[in-house]
Amino acid sequence: MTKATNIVWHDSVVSKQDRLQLNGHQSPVLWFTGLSGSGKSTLTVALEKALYDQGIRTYRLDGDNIRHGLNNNLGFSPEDRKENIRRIGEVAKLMSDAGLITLTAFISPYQEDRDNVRQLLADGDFIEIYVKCSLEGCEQRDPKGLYQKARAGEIKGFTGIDAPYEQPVNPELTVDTEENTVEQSVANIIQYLKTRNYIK
Ligand SMILES: Nc1ncnc2c1ncn2[C@@H]1O[C@H](COP(=O)(O)OS(=O)(=O)O)[C@@H](OP(=O)(O)O)[C@H]1O
Ligand SMILES: Nc1ncnc2c1ncn2[C@@H]1O[C@H](COP(=O)(O)OP(=O)(O)O)[C@@H](O)[C@H]1O
Repeated sequence: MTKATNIVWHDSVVSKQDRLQLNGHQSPVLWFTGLSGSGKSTLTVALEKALYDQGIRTYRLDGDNIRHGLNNNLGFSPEDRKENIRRIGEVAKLMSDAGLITLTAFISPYQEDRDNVRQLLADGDFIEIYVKCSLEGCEQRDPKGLYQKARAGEIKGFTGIDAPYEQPVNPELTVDTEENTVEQSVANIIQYLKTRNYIK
């Protein structure tokens, strides 16, 4: 990919701080990572509704959805997953700069790729949330029947089966979806955001 040249950066008059002041809350990126079926989409949908009900401005980015549009030219090779996360990191940065609490639900299996997104954002604006669920638990759930297909060899390079997942080394939060209900996980995350003054 060639780097763009002869481009300059144009500052706006309205700053990120102005937008945060207007919204009355911070705009961290809540980066949910975990196996397929661990609960990323379920938790981010529930959390977004709970935050909305508190008058907080959010946006949710989901692997399944984004791969129908922005990233519809990417597959699941290590290189394509890296590019998928790189692009979403840049989009999440724009949304955070816009003053939105941005919830991302991507397997994002490689620690290096998640760390690269962390480096893109201001200190404290990247909150890595490990959605923990055993492979057995995910396979029992198998909400889209993909584990069954992967086990049957119909899908190659499926995360957890014949493609790696690197558990987060030092996530800000871990939510175990085999031990906690959706409501408990959402409450824990909101409590985290309140105690660190991301939200009131
Ligand atoms: N080979 C393979 N491996 C893993 N997942 C696969 C694969 N093929 C399709 N799917 C479906 O794609 C969803 C994961 O997309 P992501 O963008 O989150 O993956 S990644 O972050 O680029 O690894 C994932 O959705 P979730 O179940 O919501 O995680 C799967 O349903
Ligand atoms: N405590 C829990 N937290 C989140 N999801 C749960 C929980 N218990 C069961 N589930 C189920 O697990 C599945 C998770 O699927 P999904 O949210 O699509 O995961 P992912 O986005 O990580 O692939 C859903 O069918 C959900 O109803």
